[in-house]
Amino acid sequence: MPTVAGVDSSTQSCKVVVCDADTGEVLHQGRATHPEGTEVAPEAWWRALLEAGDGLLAGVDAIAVAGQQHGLVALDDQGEPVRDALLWNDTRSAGAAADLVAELGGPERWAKLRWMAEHESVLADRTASVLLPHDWLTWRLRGGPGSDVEPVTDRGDASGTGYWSPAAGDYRRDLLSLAFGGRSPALPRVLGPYESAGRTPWGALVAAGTGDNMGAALGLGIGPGDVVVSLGTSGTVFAVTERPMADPSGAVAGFADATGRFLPLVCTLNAARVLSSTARLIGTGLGDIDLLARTAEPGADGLVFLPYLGGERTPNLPEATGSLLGMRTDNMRPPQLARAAVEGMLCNMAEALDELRSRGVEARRVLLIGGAAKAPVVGEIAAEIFGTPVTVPEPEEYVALGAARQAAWALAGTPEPPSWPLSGARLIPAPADGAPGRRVRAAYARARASAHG
Ligand SMILES: Nc1ncnc2c1ncn2[C@@H]1O[C@H](COP(=O)(O)OP(=O)(O)O)[C@@H](O)[C@H]1O
Ligand SMILES: O=C(CO)[C@@H](O)[C@H](O)COP(=O)(O)O
Repeated sequence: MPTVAGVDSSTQSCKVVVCDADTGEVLHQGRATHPEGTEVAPEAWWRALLEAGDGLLAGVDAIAVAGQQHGLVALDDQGEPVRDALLWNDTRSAGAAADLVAELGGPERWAKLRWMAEHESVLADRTASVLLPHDWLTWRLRGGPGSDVEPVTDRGDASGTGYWSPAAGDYRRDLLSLAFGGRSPALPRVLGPYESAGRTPWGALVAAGTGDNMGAALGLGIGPGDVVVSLGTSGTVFAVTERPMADPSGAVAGFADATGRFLPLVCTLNAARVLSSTARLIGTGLGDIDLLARTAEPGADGLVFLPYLGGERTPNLPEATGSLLGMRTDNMRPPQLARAAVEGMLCNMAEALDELRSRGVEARRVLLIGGAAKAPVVGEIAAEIFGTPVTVPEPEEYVALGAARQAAWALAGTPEPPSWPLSGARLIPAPADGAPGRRVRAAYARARASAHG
């Protein structure tokens, strides 16, 4: 039986799954944490991958890495990082993003290069090549610095750079050079969906890998009418479409997916950590957030939590902080606070879902995944606030599963990925009376307008 490994190198941790290549059955899993912060030494991701995959990777026939998107890995001419990687949630480049919008008429993701060119020009001069986190790990798996292997990427993760066009299927080196002060670093070759990147030193085939959201889409096997709401460190809402989407407002990123199609996506900076920070504030565990939130009524007796704890990307409020509004002596209690945190996180996601829908993406089925979806109450409140039925697939590492499925696809070399059935799912109907959910959203919108205009 051939086996394949999928790696999810995400913001907070690295997860590894080993699957039966034919059926997708998960045979083994491992996990290791990443350092905190919005700058990370790429070597820390490698150490976490080795720890999470300890004893699991040696025998697999193929492997692929899905990674957090948009991280800037700048390498010198020896292949060594010139600085720690700047991550997707580092808001220092917000000013650079605004400048690029003004210069180019469209918001884009390559602002980290501009930030580096302006603030660290000596390091920018030393930068010979630029990779994304998953590209760097894929390269490392094949030998990395000191070897003669060529770095590669895939169209999904490349589409999050801003200098690779999903519509044209090619790099925009003019935009790269414009963002990077006229410099033109080398870029990884973009592989096709089931193309092989080469082999590990121990002989496993290495697939192209992809961005974590593209990985989740492949792991879930979503189709037309499906919209995924992922509640990890980031909150993302995305769908797979046959045609590329371009949104000049910048709210919806017109990414490519890992199968040759497209992945319009809205990203927020604040999801699962809203709940873990609230648990810390109350002085309780994550499990208690679930119990507490259940004991409060919809609307948390008037308490409204604006969840912009890490600044925010959608809505575009990079300097924002979180706020708690509507506090009174009778609602300053743990159940109301827990409920307001869950509602605030989900109202932010509901606004992201609206952004996608307003551009013609149909949401016949909403699937809820990511760390915070493990709390059962989150699915129930999501159905209220989204006003739609919500499907919560059995908790699995869908990003890592998607990477494993890509590895199985590259191993098979067939035009379509192997069909891996989705394990069970909980279907939560929309409540018969939608009024409470609508009231929660209206109170949230009023609070946002009063705090942020
Ligand atoms: N049962 C739970 N209830 C609520 N949040 C949870 C639960 N289990 C894990 N989480 C949260 O999920 C987050 C990790 O989710 P994950 O999707 O793995 O994130 P990432 O992919 O960004 O690293 C952590 O912030 C953790 O606190
Ligand atoms: O920036 C984006 C998507 O555009 C984020 O979704 C990152 O890809 C990080 O994902 P998680 O680690 O939170 O899953």
